[in-house]
Amino acid sequence: MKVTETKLAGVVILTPEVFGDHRGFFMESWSKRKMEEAGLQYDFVQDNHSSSTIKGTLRGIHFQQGEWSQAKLVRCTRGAVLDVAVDLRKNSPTYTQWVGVELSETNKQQLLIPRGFGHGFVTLTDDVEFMYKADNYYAPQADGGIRWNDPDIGVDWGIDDPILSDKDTKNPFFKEIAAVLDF
Ligand SMILES: Cc1cn([C@H]2C[C@H](O)[C@@H](COP(=O)(O)OP(=O)(O)O[C@H]3O[C@@H](C)C(=O)[C@@H](O)[C@H]3O)O2)c(=O)[nH]c1=O
Repeated sequence: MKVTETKLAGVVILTPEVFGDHRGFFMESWSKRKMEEAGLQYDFVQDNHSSSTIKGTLRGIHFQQGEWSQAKLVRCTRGAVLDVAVDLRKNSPTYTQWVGVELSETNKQQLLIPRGFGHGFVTLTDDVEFMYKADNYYAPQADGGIRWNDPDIGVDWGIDDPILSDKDTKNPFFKEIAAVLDF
């Protein structure tokens, strides 16, 4: 497993070793031991799986607040996405900065996003399957979001009119909630 740093401390790209043969391929999609050998200590408790039918579907920018904050290990098992992490850690030198990484069934890369980040993705193909681990359980009362096209965050999604959930069309803008975010 190769670990590649990004400009946001703690956000890393994991590239697994893939064993291909005449049948297809095999890879370890998650190894607690290999992660720990790489200095990445996470205790994941929930696996999630979503499907997005149409290219240009955007889910984000999401987080869970406070004690319900979640680290996530995310991957795309069908199609391709642009996956985005936004640094919401108030004391971070990269506070409000974002990184975007293409994850696909072809590159098989995973993005590790620690607690204290907003997360979202836009699908680059039809029929996307997206799977991820989280180190804290879903807590609807702590569910939060930032408007996908927030001008103060400025994520370049590469698309102007994504397909969104009703909830994501109404997420607050960053400046409305920045003071009360407690990461
Ligand atoms: C996230 C989540 C949702 N749900 C339910 C709530 C709702 O009825 C339905 C769909 O939820 P959402 O619309 O929030 O799903 P979605 O927009 O896919 O939300 C996800 O987006 C990505 C970007 C993330 O980072 C995730 O943490 C999560 O926020 O699933 C759970 O039961 N458990 C969960 O962990």
